[in-house]
Amino acid sequence: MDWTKKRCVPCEGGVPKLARARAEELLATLDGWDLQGEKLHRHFRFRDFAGAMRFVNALAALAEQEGHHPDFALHDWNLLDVTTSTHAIGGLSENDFILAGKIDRLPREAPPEGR
Ligand SMILES: C[C@H](O)[C@H](O)[C@H]1CNC2=NC(N)=NC(=O)C2=N1
Repeated sequence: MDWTKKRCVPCEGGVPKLARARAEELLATLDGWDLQGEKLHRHFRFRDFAGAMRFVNALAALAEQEGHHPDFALHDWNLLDVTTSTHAIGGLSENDFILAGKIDRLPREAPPEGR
């Protein structure tokens, strides 16, 4: 599945959330994400705080473009946890997989090997 060819659609509720089995199927199309309840989650480590912040700013621009917004926590100066779910339906929708797939392609300044 090439999520970069899709766009998030405005979601104000009224659509069913993805069933767990379907979410697990779609999870296999992503890189490094896991399911936490009805949310997608991925952990990132960066070379330094500045690199983490550049990624967070790129993440924010992507979310604005897609009109679909993740939750994130930057902690311990270079660690970032990103989660996404579709708040309007209280669970996962295809929007979350599109966003996650596009997040996977954002440039990342990873730490030197072994750190
Ligand atoms: C109209 C627009 O699609 C909605 O307000 C969007 C905005 N961003 C959103 N982001 C997320 N994660 N869930 C939503 O339900 C959501 N709704």
